Amino acid sequence: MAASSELQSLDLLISKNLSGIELQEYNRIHYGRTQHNELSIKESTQETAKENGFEIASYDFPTKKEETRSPRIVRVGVIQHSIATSTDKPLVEQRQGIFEKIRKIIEAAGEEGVNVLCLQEAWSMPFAFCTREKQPWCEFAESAVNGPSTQFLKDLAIKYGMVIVSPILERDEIHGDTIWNTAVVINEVGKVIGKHRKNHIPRVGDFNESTYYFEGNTGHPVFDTKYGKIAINICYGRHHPLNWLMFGVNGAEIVFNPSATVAGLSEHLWAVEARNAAIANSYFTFAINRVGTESFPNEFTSGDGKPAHKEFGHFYGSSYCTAPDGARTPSLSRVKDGLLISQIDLNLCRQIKDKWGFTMTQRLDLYADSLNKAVKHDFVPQVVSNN
Ligand SMILES: NC(=O)NCCC(=O)O
Repeated sequence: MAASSELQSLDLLISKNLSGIELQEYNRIHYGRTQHNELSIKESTQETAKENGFEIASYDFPTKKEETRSPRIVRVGVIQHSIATSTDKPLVEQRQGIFEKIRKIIEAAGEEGVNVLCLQEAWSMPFAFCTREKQPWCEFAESAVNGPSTQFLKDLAIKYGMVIVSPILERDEIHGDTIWNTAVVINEVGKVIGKHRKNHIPRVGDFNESTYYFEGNTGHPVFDTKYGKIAINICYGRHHPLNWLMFGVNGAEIVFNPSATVAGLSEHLWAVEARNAAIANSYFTFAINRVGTESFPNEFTSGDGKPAHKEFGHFYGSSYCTAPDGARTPSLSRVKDGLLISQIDLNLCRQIKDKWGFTMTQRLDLYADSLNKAVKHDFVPQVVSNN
């Protein structure tokens, strides 16, 4: 058996080892459909992917035609990637290296007609928060409006008429140079239409992010774009069902989950959480994780008894998409950069709401009332005594 950082993907393992009716049954039960409905990818794009060492996969989610509404077909892309240079290189060189590798993948997305694209959490830097060092890592923080990442992506958004979601380390110069973990939404004409700041900050393992930024102050915004109502639940927020819920309450049709998480910690949760959110909230979800093992110049510890180390662990990629009916794509690779494209019809969100009635039956009033009580300092849990 391959070691954790070598196994390509669970999906590949299954498809290689099952066949015929067994594979069909596996697909039906696990993925929610017997076929993956792969879409063809232009030869030139496949060539680009091969030359630049990234995977590309594209899937369709065929949806029933309605009598009174036209289909709202959208191509959604997500990118997972490793860093481009070692973390002891000058910071600008590190960032530029990432820009150059990402440019190729975004161009491939553009060539394949992607309308909305989301990158991984803190995509333009190594995930250095494990170190707890302020220098040089805080210097990666940049303006959401006109920092280097936004400037770089604006041009590509305009070139391909694409909405791009760019999760970065944000520097808010107006409010005391504070730092945030932020997703910036750039529209198809290159305008920043808004941003969302990560609501839930991890305090687990080497994820020492609370040294750098606080819980976000932007609520649960849904961005009404040309290609649908989109929202972003950044990484650790995926463990919080109410965080997912609120994006749904605000009308999201697509929720991205740009992440950075490692094999030892969360891999057994990965396929569950974003998928469950799609089902519970009748919207599409896209879970995106970075790839590779990042090593830092100085040793660090995280108060968990592990010896001092320089490596974060294996970021296992495995980005995937789930539809509101719970059907999902196979994952991208655990070890390779990749572009995942899903062709979706946003009408499916309402079709599933009508079928299952999850939004109609969710009893927000009941929970609002109970939660209101639970947050009071003199709250008494509703427990019925056995005596
Ligand atoms: N980036 C981040 O929030 N990671 C936390 C670990 C996890 O949620 O799996």
